[in-house]
Amino acid sequence: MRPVAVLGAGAFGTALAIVWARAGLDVRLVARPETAPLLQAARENQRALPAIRFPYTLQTLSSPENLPSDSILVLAVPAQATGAYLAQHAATLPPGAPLVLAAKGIDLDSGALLTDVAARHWPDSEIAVLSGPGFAAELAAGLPTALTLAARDTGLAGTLQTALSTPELRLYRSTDRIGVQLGGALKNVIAIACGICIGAGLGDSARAALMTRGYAEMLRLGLALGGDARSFQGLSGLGDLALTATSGKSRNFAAGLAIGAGHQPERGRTIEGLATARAVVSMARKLGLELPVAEATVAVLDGRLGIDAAMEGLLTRPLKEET
Ligand SMILES: NC(=O)c1ccc[n+]([C@@H]2O[C@H](COP(=O)([O-])OP(=O)(O)OC[C@H]3O[C@@H](n4cnc5c(N)ncnc54)[C@H](O)[C@@H]3O)[C@@H](O)[C@H]2O)c1
Ligand SMILES: O=P(O)(O)OC[C@H](O)CO
Repeated sequence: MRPVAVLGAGAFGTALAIVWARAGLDVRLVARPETAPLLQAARENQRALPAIRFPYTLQTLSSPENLPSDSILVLAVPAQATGAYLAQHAATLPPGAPLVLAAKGIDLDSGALLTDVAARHWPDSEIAVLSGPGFAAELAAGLPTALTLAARDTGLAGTLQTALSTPELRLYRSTDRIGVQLGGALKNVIAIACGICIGAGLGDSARAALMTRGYAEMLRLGLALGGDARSFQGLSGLGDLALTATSGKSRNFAAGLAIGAGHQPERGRTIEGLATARAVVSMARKLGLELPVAEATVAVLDGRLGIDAAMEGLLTRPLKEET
């Protein structure tokens, strides 16, 4: 049994660490230096997952130094912090350890996929992606969840799938890192759009239209960047879109709801789609792709367009074949 080190003790990192420790894995949860003592004292993450006790075997650490050399590393900080985390800590991580990225997003500064951001700092090891529909609170509560684990090498994908699957967390494997990570990143943008639609009172039918046309945009961009259409049909694409664009438990959907109702999104929450939407639009422009739902979402977020005008713009585009 290989030890697992979860780097980042927010909601998702903590939930994964709890699930894996409960299943009997040897797990270290690496938090910020100021947070680790609080987690250790309370034996729960009171901020992110209140009232969910840590299994007694779960170790909490304040630094990723001195992790076991055969560790599987799982990075669970927000997408925009991926590069900074690795820039700061890569030198202290066990050389050669596989790194699984759990964040969902596209780097706003560089427009790069997170696997490419990570590879700059972690060039000599395999980088895998964990994505799919799963709320941290549900995972931590022991509810059943299925996600996708993608690595370029099918052998490694299988090794990680076996190592990290538990009775409650079923992992499917894939070799399509591009499609799997893009599904997770792009669904957040469409979830914000769907939230805005519901928040503004435009109705469930309009939301279904946005989800479907948004899915077509996910596929369009994903295929242009080298993803496999089957990934978008799977858990990390359609699966996560279905969850995130319909559930008030999603921070992206909830942010959209607030904006649609004329309020600010709740401050201090990790709302990945806000940065990813902007990254996606600039990426699509460079590639010459039309992504009208994503474009309209960014225009609303930037205050360049009102919600009614954005919807009218989408509805009055030239009539076309459904593709
Ligand atoms: N919460 C979920 O249900 C869920 C599910 C699946 C995937 N994800 C993805 O996981 C990622 C993290 O989300 P989350 O819900 O855990 O967010 P969160 O806001 O709960 O936690 C983020 C954590 O990262 C830490 N962090 C940020 N920058 C850091 C740095 N430079 N060094 C050390 N720690 C740093 C923060 O202190 C915080 O503990 C996101 O990309 C999200 O899309 C979340
Ligand atoms: O709360 P959200 O919107 O970040 O969604 C969490 C997960 O990505 C759902 O799979």
